[in-house]
Amino acid sequence: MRVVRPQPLTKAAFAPFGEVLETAGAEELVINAGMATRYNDLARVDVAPDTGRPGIAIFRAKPRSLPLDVTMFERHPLASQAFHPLSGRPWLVVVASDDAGRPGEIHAFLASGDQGVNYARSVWHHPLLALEEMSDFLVVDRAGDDNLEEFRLETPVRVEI
Ligand SMILES: NC(=O)N[C@@H](O)C(=O)O
Ligand code: NI
Repeated sequence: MRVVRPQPLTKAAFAPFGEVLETAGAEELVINAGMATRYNDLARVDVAPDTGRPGIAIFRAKPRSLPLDVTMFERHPLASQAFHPLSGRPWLVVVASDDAGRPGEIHAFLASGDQGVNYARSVWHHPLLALEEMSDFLVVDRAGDDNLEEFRLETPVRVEI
């Protein structure tokens, strides 16, 4: 069985798949008469504005444990999808390149409790993977139908530390 080991989530490593949502490295704007800092323009929300509109949700995810055997990937051809942890716990991000319309090379990232991600439109990813305990995530994606595409691998890939 193919094994994938999670790497730390960094902007550079995740760049082929979208953006990392974090204060580190962000443009800082002092706002509200100095009472707040805006970490600005972290990611591109892309929801096919001709027909779609952005939606905001909260996902409450049950925890998974490692090693995790992964078979399911999905992508949203009409929308980016952002997840940001609200519970302050680490979580797992599993993505894949596209190989002629199916998931290709698989990458796993261990996100800290202060890091979110924005999957760019049509990026293959595993559905949300919380770790340790039930965790809430703020989600920004496309309200309504986003033409979800799913793909089941013929053989599982094992994600393990
Ligand atoms: N169903 C749903 O919106 N979840 C997935 O898109 C996901 O990436 O978790
Ligand atoms: Ni998704």
